[in-house]
This record gives sequence, structure tokens and C-alpha cells, in this order.
Amino acid sequence: MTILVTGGAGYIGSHTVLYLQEKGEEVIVLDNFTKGHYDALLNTTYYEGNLHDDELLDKVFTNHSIDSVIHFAASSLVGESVADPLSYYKNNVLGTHHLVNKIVEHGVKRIVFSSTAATYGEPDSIPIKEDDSTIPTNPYGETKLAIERMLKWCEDAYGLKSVSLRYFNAAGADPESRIGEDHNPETHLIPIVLEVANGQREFMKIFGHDYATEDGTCVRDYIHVMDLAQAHYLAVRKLRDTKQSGVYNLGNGQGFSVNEVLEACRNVTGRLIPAREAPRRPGDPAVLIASSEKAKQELGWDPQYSELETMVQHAWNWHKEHKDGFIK
Ligand SMILES: NC(=O)c1ccc[n+]([C@@H]2O[C@H](COP(=O)([O-])OP(=O)(O)OC[C@H]3O[C@@H](n4cnc5c(N)ncnc54)[C@H](O)[C@@H]3O)[C@@H](O)[C@H]2O)c1
Ligand SMILES: O=c1ccn([C@@H]2O[C@H](COP(=O)(O)OP(=O)(O)O[C@H]3O[C@H](CO)[C@H](O)[C@H](O)[C@H]3O)[C@@H](O)[C@H]2O)c(=O)[nH]1
Repeated sequence: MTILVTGGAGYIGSHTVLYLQEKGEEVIVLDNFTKGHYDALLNTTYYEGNLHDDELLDKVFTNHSIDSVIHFAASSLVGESVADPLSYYKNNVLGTHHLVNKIVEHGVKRIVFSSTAATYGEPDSIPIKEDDSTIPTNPYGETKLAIERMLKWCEDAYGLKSVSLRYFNAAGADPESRIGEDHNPETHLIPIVLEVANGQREFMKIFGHDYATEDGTCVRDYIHVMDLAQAHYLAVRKLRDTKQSGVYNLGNGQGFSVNEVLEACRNVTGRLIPAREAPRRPGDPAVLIASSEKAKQELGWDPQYSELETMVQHAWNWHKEHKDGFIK
């Protein structure tokens, strides 16, 4: 039984591949390497190509006995999605359409899908629960919600079982520092702050200091990438064992402000890390915190690295040794 991981050379995908392999799962990867890295794949069979390539998908599903698909491959920058929504509908919705079409054609019965907190938009209340309203405030979130709904209809029509995992803010790196996060351009808070610590940026910008939060900066729910990886493994197992579809939040249930993240980075690195106040970033909600009780109860999810400083430490261990990220 092989698991196909699309986007397995990216940040969360590569950590999940490592986790699955350590659990004894047979894994193959499909990635077009637009954002992924060859060096993020350690001893893993991969196919280089696009979700839209039907011939390649036929080859992958024919060459391997695939029982489940974990689908990470997507475009995922909120700002970029606002500037160019059509490219997001093409890569995310249309790309997933090609993939699911082949999944159904080849008789595969299980898919785990990377969804996002961005499906909610402005939260109804905190902590956010799975049945709260989903009114995305950007095309990125819209495309992810459209895919969740496409999967629901595919279950009704073709019996395809799915788990959609709505991650909050992925953070950290492999605790053994074999791989880490390398995005270009980098937009995420923790790696940007660590670039300043590494002397690669002069200062970091705090986007907004007048939010209705305790210290005026945005609050987010950071979740360790290896805890996300664990949830994917559990989701595949649940689909194998119970054949029950579901939608789950994955967060740590605690919020940290931008200032608190900055302080944690200063503590972990022992470096000064200059910061400047900057205007709010359009589209940023003030506070996003998940309730992940459903994932804990139904998937048996048991996050191991909930301390913010642990996440920063693991990210820092990798970043300080890989200033330029992965070489290739
Ligand atoms: N990073 C986060 O905090 C976060 C939060 C919520 C949801 N997500 C979702 O998780 C998934 C993984 O995020 P990430 O941060 O690891 O992103 P990433 O960009 O590091 O990884 C995505 C991978 O998919 C590949 N890819 C993209 N389009 C493709 C296509 N058409 N065909 C084949 N390969 C393709 C890229 O080359 C890359 O390796 C994404 O679906 C993203 O929307 C991420
Ligand atoms: O240089 C920076 C970068 C970020 N921030 C702030 O730090 C917080 C976290 O920002 P990130 O860009 O790291 O993460 P987001 O919360 O914007 O986005 C994350 O969560 C989203 C769901 O809400 C999407 O899923 C997205 O892919 C994922 O990265 C935000 O308040 C942002 O304004 C700064 O102050 N300065």
C-alpha cells in the first residue's frame, strides 16, 4: 500500500514524507518543484511534473499500488492570490480537479487534503470551530474551500472518502534538523525574523501595532510542522480503518502575538533582532486561534511540540546551518 504525496518536496509535504517513512509507510512524491526542493526529499521516489499532466498521473497510478493520496500541492500566498486570482483557481481548483479525476478513474478511495484557516475569513468567535461560518476574505481561501466542497460531492457521487485538514500557522522544522522551511520569497513571520537573526535582513517589520489585542499586534496559532505531519498519518489511518470523511482544524489552541514571536526568537537565538513598526498588512484578521478538539477526539491527534520556543528552536537549528536554504 503506497501513499502518493503531491507537493511532497515543499515545506509541510517533505516533513510529512519523513514522518510517514518513519512510521513504515511506502511513499512516493509528485511535485513540479516550482516551490519544492530536491534536497528536501531524503531517499524518496519522486515524479517531477504537474498536477495538470494527465499522462503523468496515469503513469504514477499505474506504476504503483496507491491506496491513499495526501494532497499538498498548491499555490498558497494570500497576497499573490488577491493580485492574480485566476492563477490560484487554475493551480488549486483545476489542478485538484485533474488529480481527483485520476484518483476516481484509477479506483483510489482515500484523499487527505491540505486546507487552511483562511477558509474561515474573519472569525465568528475564538477559538474557531469547524462548523463556524466559512467566508474567505481572499481567493486563496476561496479555492481551498471550493476543493473541500468538491471532495464532499465526490464522496456522494463516487464514494471517494476525504479528510480536509485546516491548518493554522505551520512553524518549526524537523527536530533532527535534516530538513526545514525554505520559501522564496519568504513571507512567513518566524523564518523572516530568523533571517534578521542570521544577519540576512537588517530588521523585521511588525505589520500593525493598533489591533484590538493585548499588545496591539496580530495574534496567531502556531503549530509545529511535525505535529501537522502526525495528523496526516492519523487521517490516512482513520480513512483506512473507518472510511469516514471529515474536516478538522489543526492548531495548538494558544495564540501568540507578533511581539511575542519576536521575543521568543530573541530568547532562542540570543540575538538582538531589530524590528520596526509598519502599516497593517491588508486582509490580516486580528486574532486566529483554533479549537482542535475534534482532531484530538476523532483522529487521536496528540501534538508533541506545543511550546512556541520549541518551534522557534527547531526552525533556528535548521536556519542557522542553512542560511541560503536548500542548495538546489
Ligand atoms: N505553510 C502554512 O502555514 C500553511 C497553512 C495552511 C495551509 N497550507 C497548505 O499546505 C500545503 C503545503 O504548504 P507549504 O507551506 O508546504 O507550501 P510549499 O509551497 O512549500 O509546498 C507546496 C509544494 O507543491 C508543489 N506544487 C505546487 N503546485 C504544483 C502543481 N501544480 N503540480 C505539482 N506540484 C506543485 C510546489 O513545488 C511545492 O513543493 C499547501 O496546500 C498550502 O496551501 C499551508
Ligand atoms: O514580516 C512579517 C510577516 C508577518 N507578520 C505578521 O505575522 C503574522 C503571521 O503572518 P504569516 O505570514 O506568518 O502567516 P499568516 O497568518 O498570514 O498565514 C498563514 O495562515 C493563513 C491562514 O490564516 C494561510 O493558511 C497561510 O498560508 C499561512 O501562512 C501576521 O499577523 C502578519 O501580519 C509581520 O508582522 N511581519
